[in-house]
Amino acid sequence: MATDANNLPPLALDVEGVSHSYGSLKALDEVSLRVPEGVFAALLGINGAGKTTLFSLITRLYDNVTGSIKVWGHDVRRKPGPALAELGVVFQSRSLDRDLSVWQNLSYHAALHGMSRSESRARAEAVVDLVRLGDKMDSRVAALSGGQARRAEIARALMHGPRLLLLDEPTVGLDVKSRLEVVELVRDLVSKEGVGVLWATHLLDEIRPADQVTVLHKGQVLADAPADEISGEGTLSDAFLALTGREAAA
Ligand SMILES: Nc1ncnc2c1ncn2[C@@H]1O[C@H](COP(=O)(O)OP(=O)(O)OP(=O)(O)O)[C@@H](O)[C@H]1O
Repeated sequence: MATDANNLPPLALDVEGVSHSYGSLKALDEVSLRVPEGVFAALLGINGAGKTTLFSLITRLYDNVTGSIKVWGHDVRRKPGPALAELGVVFQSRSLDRDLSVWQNLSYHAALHGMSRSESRARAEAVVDLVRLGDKMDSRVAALSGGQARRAEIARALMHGPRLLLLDEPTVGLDVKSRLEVVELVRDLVSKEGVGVLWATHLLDEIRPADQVTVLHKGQVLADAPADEISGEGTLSDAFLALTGREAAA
């Protein structure tokens, strides 16, 4: 892993003091978080915490008017092109075209990123192997299982070679086996490919003790530390309930 002059790994994502309101509702309040290179970071929050809003700001669906968001050093407002080129996203709702094959979905995405057809075919073959769908390239998405379709979405997000991957509750709706497969797959990408991952979830069993965890609740960061530090002597579940319960009662 590369390091900077201060011996710190470079940041795949650097969010500083970002707020966002929908009318009078403050969905994010001065949120800051960092995802270093090659780190699996969890954004943990119950429904309505603000996870999707934060993703919408990072991906430029919404404009962040306060604070700053940098992807591999590129400010998403001032340098959206280079920032978005480094960013792969798996949204909460399914977004592959079910009537098209895996290859057609991947090549469409590659064309949007300016990749040539030969370049995209070679890359597609590499990424379907990474997500263990090597034999499904020409299958229609409608013919895939839920877990396979999710892995195909991850393949699409990887097509243009991003070094930061955002996944918004990617295992929702999957059975236990498929959930575990998707989690393992993304962890492999972190360790083997060195991508930084921000994984939004409300499922505590997807988080490991060494993972960096940002607890988001009602738009505020209540904790930002490795999971085992947040857990202390107890479980992550107890710590999470204590944090969010106190905030909810305040
Ligand atoms: N387009 C919108 N207009 C108005 N309010 C919104 C909009 N989108 C989200 N909200 C509100 O902003 C807050 C944060 O929502 P957000 O979807 O970001 O949370 P979340 O953590 O992703 O929740 P979930 O897990 O349910 O998707 C919630 O109170 C939600 O009702």
